[in-house]
Amino acid sequence: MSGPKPPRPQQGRAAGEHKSRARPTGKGGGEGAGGRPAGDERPGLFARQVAARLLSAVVSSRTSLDGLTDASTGHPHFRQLPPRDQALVKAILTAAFRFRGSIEAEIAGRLERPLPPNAAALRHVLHVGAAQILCLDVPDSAAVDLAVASAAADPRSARFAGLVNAVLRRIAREAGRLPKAGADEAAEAGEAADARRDCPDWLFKRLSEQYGAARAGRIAAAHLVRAPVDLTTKADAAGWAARLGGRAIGPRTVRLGEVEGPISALAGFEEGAWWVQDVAATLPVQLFGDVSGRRVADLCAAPGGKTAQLAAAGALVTALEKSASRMKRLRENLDRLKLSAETVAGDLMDFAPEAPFDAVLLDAPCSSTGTIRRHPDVAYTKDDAEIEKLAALQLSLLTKAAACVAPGGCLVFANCSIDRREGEEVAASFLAAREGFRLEPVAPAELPDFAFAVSEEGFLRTTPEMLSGDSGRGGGLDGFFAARFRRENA
Ligand SMILES: C[S@@+](CC[C@H](N)C(=O)[O-])C[C@H]1O[C@@H](n2cnc3c(N)ncnc32)[C@H](O)[C@@H]1O
Repeated sequence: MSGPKPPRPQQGRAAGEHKSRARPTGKGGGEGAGGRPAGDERPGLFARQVAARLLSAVVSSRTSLDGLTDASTGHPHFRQLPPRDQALVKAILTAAFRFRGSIEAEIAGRLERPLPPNAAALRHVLHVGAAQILCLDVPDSAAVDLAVASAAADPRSARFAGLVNAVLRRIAREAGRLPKAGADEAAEAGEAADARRDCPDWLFKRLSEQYGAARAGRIAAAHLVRAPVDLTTKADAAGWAARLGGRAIGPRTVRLGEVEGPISALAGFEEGAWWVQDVAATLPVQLFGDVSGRRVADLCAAPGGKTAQLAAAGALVTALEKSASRMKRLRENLDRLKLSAETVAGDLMDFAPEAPFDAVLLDAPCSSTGTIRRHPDVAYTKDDAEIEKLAALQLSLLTKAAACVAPGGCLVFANCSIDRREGEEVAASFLAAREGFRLEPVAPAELPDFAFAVSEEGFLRTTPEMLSGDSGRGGGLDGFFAARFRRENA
């Protein structure tokens, strides 16, 4: 990174810089009453401390950021924050993971000697501070001062408060902003030199082996581009696109640019006219063709994007989900959308339907590496071993799902991983082991807007650099895989 730092608009007061909190009473170990950090209570400090703590939980315990920041089941410190600070913490951590390699390089370049391996707490404080300086519209002075205060309040890093001050001030003075202008175009052109730095080695190695180095570079570059908001409409995508100021993609999707404020405030939310779903995630259900009046099982269903698609298309849907909290969300989503499905809370491995289904969808749990644009922490919570485990689980679930398909019926296996081990290889293992099913290849003409995503074998395979650069600000699509099988007639 080089060149002078360009000017940018700054808020008069940083998000999260507001006064409100009572001083915690606990002492020692940097913890206050209720486990909250003790000491300095200046506005915005607790939010930065929570950000550093969550960053630590993702990196050292491989906990997903989504789980840690869930409004009802997330980390207790996160849930203590007011909504504005919660949004700030999410923005800091999204930037910190999306640009983790670049941020590390900026910090390392300003240290006289590398940080010792046991300086994890200090490293997290530096990353949280640098992410604000390099990526967010938080005033540099606030980012630096609050990082210094975070370091000073923690016995593990207190003696390095001066170092935090010096390093972050230099970054604020010298470094260029992230992302670099035109990141979306860079993804399209494969100008991925910096992107390589922000892609962990394990992931880049797998991508290079599976897609070749050039495409791996384009995928890594696409990971640095913020994903747009895609809505799936029940009907009239063109009309909703006009009304919401977006554009229609495919038969049902509206792609929006910048969304100010909560999604729930947009026209059509209350009346249940649409739901949020990446356009790539809408493709597996389209592989069933006309489902009107057919009995369809959605076997890993929550939060229900594909259940909603099937129900909106007139299918008689049975939605199965193992997680009680996620099933609750699915039911709430269907209620809002005024769509109906039979919902079954339970484990697929124990599922014993009274009669087999005309069509079965298995949208299996996976590494989610196709969603790194939206969830950049995924690149740091997954690894080779986890992918192997997930692939084995997917094959078991697929074998069980196959038993729910009626003779002559259709089975679609899908997931949002870009790793072939969880996609093409699971499909091949299934076909090799399970008699009575054949691959029913997808024909490009079936998905006219996405013919480029149909592989030679007839699988659906999207990766995030596809469609990049096609919308003003952040195009692309999530990585997805789907295979369609047909059960032979008995
Ligand atoms: C990729 S998500 C499904 C997304 C969903 N199809 C949609 O479009 O909104 C996978 C889901 O499978 C659920 N799940 C995982 N293992 C399961 C099992 N053995 N039985 C039933 N559901 C399971 C997870 O709780 C998770 O909600």
